[in-house]
Amino acid sequence: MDLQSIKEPTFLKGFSNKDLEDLAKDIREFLIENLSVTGGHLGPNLGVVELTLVLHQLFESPKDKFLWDVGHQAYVHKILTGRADQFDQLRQYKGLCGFPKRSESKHDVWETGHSSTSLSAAMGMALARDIKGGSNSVIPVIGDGALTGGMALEALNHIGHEQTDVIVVLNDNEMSIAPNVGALHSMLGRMRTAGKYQKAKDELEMLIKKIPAFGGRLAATAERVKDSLKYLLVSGMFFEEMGFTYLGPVDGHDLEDLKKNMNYAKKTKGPVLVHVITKKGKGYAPAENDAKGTWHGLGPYKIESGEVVKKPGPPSYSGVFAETLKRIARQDERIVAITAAMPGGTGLDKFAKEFPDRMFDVGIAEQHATTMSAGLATQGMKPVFAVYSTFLQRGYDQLVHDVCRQNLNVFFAIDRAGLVGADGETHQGVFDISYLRHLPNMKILNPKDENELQHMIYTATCHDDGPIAVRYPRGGGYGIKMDEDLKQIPLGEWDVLKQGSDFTILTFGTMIPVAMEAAEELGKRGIHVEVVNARSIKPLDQDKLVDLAENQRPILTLEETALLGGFGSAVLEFFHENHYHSVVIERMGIPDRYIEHGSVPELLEEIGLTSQNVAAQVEQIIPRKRKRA
Ligand SMILES: Cc1ncc(C[n+]2csc(CCOP(=O)(O)OP(=O)(O)O)c2C)c(N)n1
Ligand SMILES: CC(=O)[C@@H](O)[C@H](O)COP(=O)(O)O
Ligand SMILES: [Mg+2]
Repeated sequence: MDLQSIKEPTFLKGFSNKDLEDLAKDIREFLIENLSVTGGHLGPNLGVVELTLVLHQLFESPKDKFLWDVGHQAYVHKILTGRADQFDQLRQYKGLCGFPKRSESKHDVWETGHSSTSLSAAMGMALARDIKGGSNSVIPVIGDGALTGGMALEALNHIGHEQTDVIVVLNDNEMSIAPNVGALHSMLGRMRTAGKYQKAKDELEMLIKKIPAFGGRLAATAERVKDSLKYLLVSGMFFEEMGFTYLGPVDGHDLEDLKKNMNYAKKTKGPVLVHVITKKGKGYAPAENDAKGTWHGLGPYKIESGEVVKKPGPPSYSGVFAETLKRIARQDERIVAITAAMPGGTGLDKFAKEFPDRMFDVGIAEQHATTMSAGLATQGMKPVFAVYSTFLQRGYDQLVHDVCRQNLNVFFAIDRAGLVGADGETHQGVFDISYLRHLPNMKILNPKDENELQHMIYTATCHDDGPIAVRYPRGGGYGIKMDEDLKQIPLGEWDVLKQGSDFTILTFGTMIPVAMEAAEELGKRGIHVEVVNARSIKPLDQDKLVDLAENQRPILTLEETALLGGFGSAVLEFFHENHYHSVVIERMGIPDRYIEHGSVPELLEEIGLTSQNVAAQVEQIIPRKRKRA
């Protein structure tokens, strides 16, 4: 079938199972072909082809509302809702978003990217429906990994309590990005193997109906038998106990089984949970046999061999973090590493190979990870929570209430700090300075390159005066020589990279090359610019700032982070609090809006964080300075 001819999913109503099987084949081929060029989340989407087809055949989107948890598995949904022709631009600048996007389609009723939000949003939509007297179905599709996220359990608890009509589809493929973890995962495993509780329950009810009732006694006995059958067949019927009708396990690649159970769910009053068993990567051997999570989300690959097209380059910041932490942990037994379901992305899978008893993957549970780290610190351990900047947002109150307020020695290794590119607005790591800087006791460091990173990691593990965060970007460093010996980087001390008597740029991390290039260009125009590596975000280098103010030096702060509450704000606050009201200072950074997907260079260009713009900004400021002089 020509997938690009699809405009709306209504065509599915007339499809037989054979038609659906043929279409599933076409969709898989389309995904494998297209993503071999663009990259993307291939494994999750290959696993939900039949499920998505059945949902769109049996229900009527957007009247019936599909919510895709995390949303990385919504490509099939996007194909069936008229967007196949945009897949050549998947996750590219101004192209198709890799997650549901309400501005893209009326069928994308809920935007995701961060895990475990679908059940709460679904409950909100269902309550609104009930208040307005509607009758549509609300169907969140949540993975077994996303179910380990605390807010999913909060929502289950509330939905079960209210007995609201919600059809939760649990897409259980036993994988998070890496193999899934946790007691819930083990319980689901028991459910997967427990066989057809539903079938047995139906047959028992049929039997009861056939025997003329001897008063209520038989029915009551039968009810007890049914309940004991329930416990017998499916250990811990967690969902039933939570007030849901549990249907499953359902073969998520068997159209008939899917249809039977989804139709049953449609007719069932109250909350229903359909436990669907799928295979992540289904239909493409390299992705099906993916034990590590390589095919969860990846760049371009060679279809025939399954070989991922690796761009040669310097070691990743995540790799330098992991290697340095291993080196330190060999000498320092206090070190315990924690990840929230991102062992591969953070590099902690490498740490765990050498220290299996000192690395904990808590599942998608950043709140728990943060407070567990605080608990570890109270006992003299040195917890290192490696977490993406954007995902640490989940642990904000735990940062405030448990870690910083008690001034506990937790080291936050903040990966993917700054723009991440293709994952777009839900994943840009641009808010962590704003959400950390105002917390008393928190310290924040940002290296200029991979060599300074290793020293900052060492500094953070030695720091024993409360919480400390070291933030570093996604991807590779510069391939520079790494110092043999590790040393501590003094907090509150900046590093002058380039002298200059006319102007000062205060910057850090990924913006340093941009500043240096601008300074070089300005030098040719007779403007001598000092470039400072402001690598200690908190505390600031107050001596340097006083010196700049006392000498009336015009300043530009430059950061790949949100301007509001960012590094530049900190410098402004310092001058204001110390009554330096005549300093000429401008800030450049991420403006007050969400930055969508695209390559990082394209996004920097769009925002104006380029050496040309920096030079132009400096030239605009200089005359103001002269006027004031
Ligand atoms: C709050 C949060 N933490 C971490 C992630 C990173 N992440 C993206 S997908 C994923 C695994 C999701 O597993 P599951 O829900 O089972 O979906 P599957 O990929 O198996 O279909 C994780 C941990 C995230 N998106 N959001
Ligand atoms: C969907 C999701 O949240 C993760 O798969 C994320 O896309 C991983 O990001 P990296 O590719 O930067 O590890
Ligand atoms: Mg999964």
